[in-house]
Amino acid sequence: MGHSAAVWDFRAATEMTKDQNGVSQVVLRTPQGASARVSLNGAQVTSWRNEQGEELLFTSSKTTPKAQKAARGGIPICFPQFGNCGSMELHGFARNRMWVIDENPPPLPANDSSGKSFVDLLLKSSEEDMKCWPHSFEFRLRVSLTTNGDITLISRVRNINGKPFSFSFAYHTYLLVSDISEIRIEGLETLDYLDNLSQKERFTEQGDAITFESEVDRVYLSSPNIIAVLDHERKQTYIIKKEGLPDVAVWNPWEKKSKSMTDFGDEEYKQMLCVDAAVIETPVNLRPGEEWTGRLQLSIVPSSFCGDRLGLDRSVL
Ligand SMILES: O=P(O)(O)OC[C@H]1O[C@H](O)[C@H](O)[C@@H](O)[C@@H]1O
Repeated sequence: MGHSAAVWDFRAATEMTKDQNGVSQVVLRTPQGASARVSLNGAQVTSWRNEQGEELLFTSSKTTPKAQKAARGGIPICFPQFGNCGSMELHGFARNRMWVIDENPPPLPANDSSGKSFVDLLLKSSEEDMKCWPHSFEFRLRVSLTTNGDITLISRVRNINGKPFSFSFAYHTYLLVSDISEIRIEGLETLDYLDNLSQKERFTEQGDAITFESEVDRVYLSSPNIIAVLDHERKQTYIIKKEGLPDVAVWNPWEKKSKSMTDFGDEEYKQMLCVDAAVIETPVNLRPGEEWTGRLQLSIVPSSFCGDRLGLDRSVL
């Protein structure tokens, strides 16, 4: 018999520690042994493990995370800009800032608050950031683990400015895979995408599931709210469910680019794939007092039953 939410103290399953660089991090655990780590540096999820203790997110062995520099791996938050689509530093400043624990977050819908181990983090506009992005905001992130080990990230961005502002956003999710050439993404076929390797030119994906045999850096547009990443060798499938996040960025640097990145091993591209739930093509526009919510849920299931599950879930989402 498993533990029920009624007898499991979820708050007690949330522990504050320091990582090897002395940065505070929050460890979330489920009664069955799944866990996640969230660094206050960038509010970055740096680890997500299943009930067997196996890591499910990629982190480079060469990364040296420090203040003002996100780790190469996990789930960095790209805000208020994705990539280089504006004038800011690549992927915006949020991933490079120290966030604080949000002791008193405004309530979330019941579905997002019960029966889970979770943490709430907060980033507010600083004077320094106002110089490059002159807008007052509050960014609240809840990271939670459900009893069955799914990880959920809920971002809420509120405009506390007198004027409207717009932003792009991504959960830059580094999935850990057995071998990139064995990976298939389902859910993006037939969609239009912008190709960052061809000056953001627009193409249409042809027919089949997406596979990998060279560098890929694309933004798929207006995608379904459920995507599957099938790892043939591990016989496991990541299910990515998203809300408020119409686009999906897909990135693998492949051999040549890997060699040019100082915080990434030459061969590590074989073990990772970024599949980012995002808002990129049409930025979010918030009027004063308005709030935007973007929700990501990651699960891992045996590949054998994912086809049916996908079909089912797609019809409800
Ligand atoms: O090196 P980073 O700033 O973490 O960005 C890593 C990658 O992120 C995204 O996927 C972009 O589309 C890529 O162009 C970029 O190279």
